[in-house]
Amino acid sequence: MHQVLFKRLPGNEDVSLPTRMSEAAAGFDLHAAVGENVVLQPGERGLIPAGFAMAMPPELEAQIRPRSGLAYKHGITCLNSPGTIDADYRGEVKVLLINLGQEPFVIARGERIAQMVFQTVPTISIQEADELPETLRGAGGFGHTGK
Ligand SMILES: O=c1ccn([C@H]2C[C@H](O)[C@@H](COP(=O)(O)OP(=O)(O)OP(=O)(O)O)O2)c(=O)[nH]1
Ligand SMILES: [Mg+2]
Repeated sequence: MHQVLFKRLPGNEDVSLPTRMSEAAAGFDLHAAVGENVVLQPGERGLIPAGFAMAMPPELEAQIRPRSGLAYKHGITCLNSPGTIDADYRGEVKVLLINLGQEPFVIARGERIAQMVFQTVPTISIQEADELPETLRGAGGFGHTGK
């Protein structure tokens, strides 16, 4: 079990903290902490505040991912998907949305706009090397095995 702290930011007492919509949901839905309605025109992007800051142990990261319903029905997705929340970030969590649909999309206060999924981060030690271990694949990539 990993403990994660959510701190509601001032003025957002009425906005829900990240919410799991079913018992075993992987994602915690994020709610828009916008004042007035925000309208994203087709092709427009917007940085939408989620109304809280968080702290999690260093072995975790949080990913901000689109909601499939908004993507399918309205073309709303996260431009930087998946967004990365670093364990040492203490600012407000924000969601970078883009409207890839054909119609303006209205975001109302409290609406669920994206979801946050937690992942463990492996401990990595970096070492520079002159040679790398050989493999069968070698430098082949970008479709070199065929379609
Ligand atoms: O969708 C996102 C992505 C990032 N962040 C916050 C948390 C994250 O820890 C920080 C930095 O994000 P990232 O490393 O993706 O952005 P950067 O452009 O590399 O900024 P920095 O130089 O601050 O790391 O911004 C969000 O609130 N939402
Ligand atoms: Mg960064």
